[in-house]
Amino acid sequence: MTNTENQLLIIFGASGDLTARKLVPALFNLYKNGHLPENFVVLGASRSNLSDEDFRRRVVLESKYLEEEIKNGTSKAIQTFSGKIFYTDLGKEYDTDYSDLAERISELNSRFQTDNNYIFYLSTPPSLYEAIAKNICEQGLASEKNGWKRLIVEKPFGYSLESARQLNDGLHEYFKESQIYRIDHYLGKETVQNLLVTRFANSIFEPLWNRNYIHHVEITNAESGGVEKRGGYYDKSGALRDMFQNHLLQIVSLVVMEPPIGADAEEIRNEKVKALKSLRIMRDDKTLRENTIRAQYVSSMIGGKKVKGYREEEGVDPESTTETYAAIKFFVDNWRWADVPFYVRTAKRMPTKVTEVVVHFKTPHHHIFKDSGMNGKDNKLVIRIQPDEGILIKFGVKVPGQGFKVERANLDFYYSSLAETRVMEAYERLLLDAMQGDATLYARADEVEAAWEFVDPILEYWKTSDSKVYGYSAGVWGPENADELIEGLGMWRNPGANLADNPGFCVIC
Ligand SMILES: NC(=O)C1=CN([C@@H]2O[C@H](COP(=O)(O)OP(=O)(O)OC[C@H]3O[C@@H](n4cnc5c(N)ncnc54)[C@H](OP(=O)(O)O)[C@@H]3O)[C@@H](O)[C@H]2O)C=CC1
Ligand SMILES: O=C1O[C@H](COP(=O)(O)O)[C@@H](O)[C@H](O)[C@H]1O
Repeated sequence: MTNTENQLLIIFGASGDLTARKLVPALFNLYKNGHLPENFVVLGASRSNLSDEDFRRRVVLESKYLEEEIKNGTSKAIQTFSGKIFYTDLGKEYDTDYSDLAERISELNSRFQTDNNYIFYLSTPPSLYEAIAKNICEQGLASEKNGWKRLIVEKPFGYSLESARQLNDGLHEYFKESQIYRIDHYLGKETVQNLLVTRFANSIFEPLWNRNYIHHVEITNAESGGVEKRGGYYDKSGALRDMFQNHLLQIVSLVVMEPPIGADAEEIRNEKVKALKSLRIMRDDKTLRENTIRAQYVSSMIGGKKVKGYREEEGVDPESTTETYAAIKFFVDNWRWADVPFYVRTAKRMPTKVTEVVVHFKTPHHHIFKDSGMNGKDNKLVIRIQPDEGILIKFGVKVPGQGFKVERANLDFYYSSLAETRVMEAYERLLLDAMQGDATLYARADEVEAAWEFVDPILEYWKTSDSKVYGYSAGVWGPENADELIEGLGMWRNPGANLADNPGFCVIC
């Protein structure tokens, strides 16, 4: 059962990786679980010369990303679903006259009664987004006189503050802000959304959620994989643009924000923007040198097997200085967070894949059990975003017996222990929200710009010779000097041992 209105989804760049790997499997799951409206059609559009049948084979019937589904006996569902998929060839360029496309849309709209409700999904290189929006608009396809029209925009949303502003301005020429859905797949993750619930649906955390009780906040996003087949894209991007500017600052905004007055899209996003605007922007070289670290993984041996260094990856410049590791320390200039340091790091080729937020609480104001074995800084709240999604609270308990010996104990909640509710994959959740016109989990223009405002000076500083690029062996927790960033507070919380046989650390340039 669904309350989603009939609609037609048009994907630009449909011959690409994202469509086959994420979008179509997400749509299939929505279909299988009864979330698609009765009348729903997908029209793939790109330059490749494919027929409807070719496209169906590629993204559904012979797709390796639906292999399991096909094997598991859902083939009837697959066949029916594939009947909803169509393709149109745009010709040689995306910046062209879309009258043929408009005709195909109109024909499918009449045939399947999709009520003139259209979602346009931009899944091409971002340099084409504005031209595609313009050409859609020129055919009158952005007009909401008859049926609603929405535009989903894939990341990256700009490469800098200036380019993000240009892109926002460009898209606003053709679509209203309320029609634009900027995707950030981390917002589609249940555990990221759960940050809002943990904070604002409970009364036990929020009274402590401030500078009076919190000592520092640590956020880690580690991936065990390297750049895989995306070396060409990644080399022009780097960890700061690829993960920090968007996904991690979104998480930061949810940790930092004030309670919204309600749970609707504008109320939540207004608070997130305020949170992002309160991040203290680092402007001078000394501050940037002392509070930012970038590094690149170098070749190592793990279990006797050679793992490639970043510069040896396909599509990467052999002399590249692009960072695959970024660690940033910063402060939030507002009443709640004054003087509380935030430590955020993201990297590829770490020992394990993990994303977590760790809130470190302060020592009790008057610590009467000082000699008891607890150092007083052991109260932690760990929000595990992935894997083992859940929440861990670390606290002290008395060791039975005479005296007051204190031992560390855990209260540990695992999402997997909840009822059999199926957890939607991020793209499923986000697509369904856009289909229903809910933009809460999409980034607004001012949010994206506020995030770039914080990141831009770091990127500018990293272009200078004052900024070093360090090297870390693939399979270790980043460069050794990243520990200096968090010095005085112990180490980063590294959930897992280093993997490299001979962990090494160097200065690349
Ligand atoms: N793949 C992923 O995991 C992720 C992707 N994204 C973003 O989603 C979007 C699509 O990603 P993905 O599918 O991987 O990208 P692809 O490189 O696979 O490109 C998608 C399609 O765009 C067209 N295209 C590619 N390069 C050009 C070019 N230089 N000029 C014109 N058209 C081109 C091609 O179609 P044709 O030649 O047939 O027109 C291609 O099939 C990108 O913006 C990417 O940053 C975001 C997060 C993750
Ligand atoms: O957006 C991106 O995210 C992935 C990591 O996503 P996750 O859901 O697996 O944590 C990252 O590998 C990729 O480089 C980046 O573009």
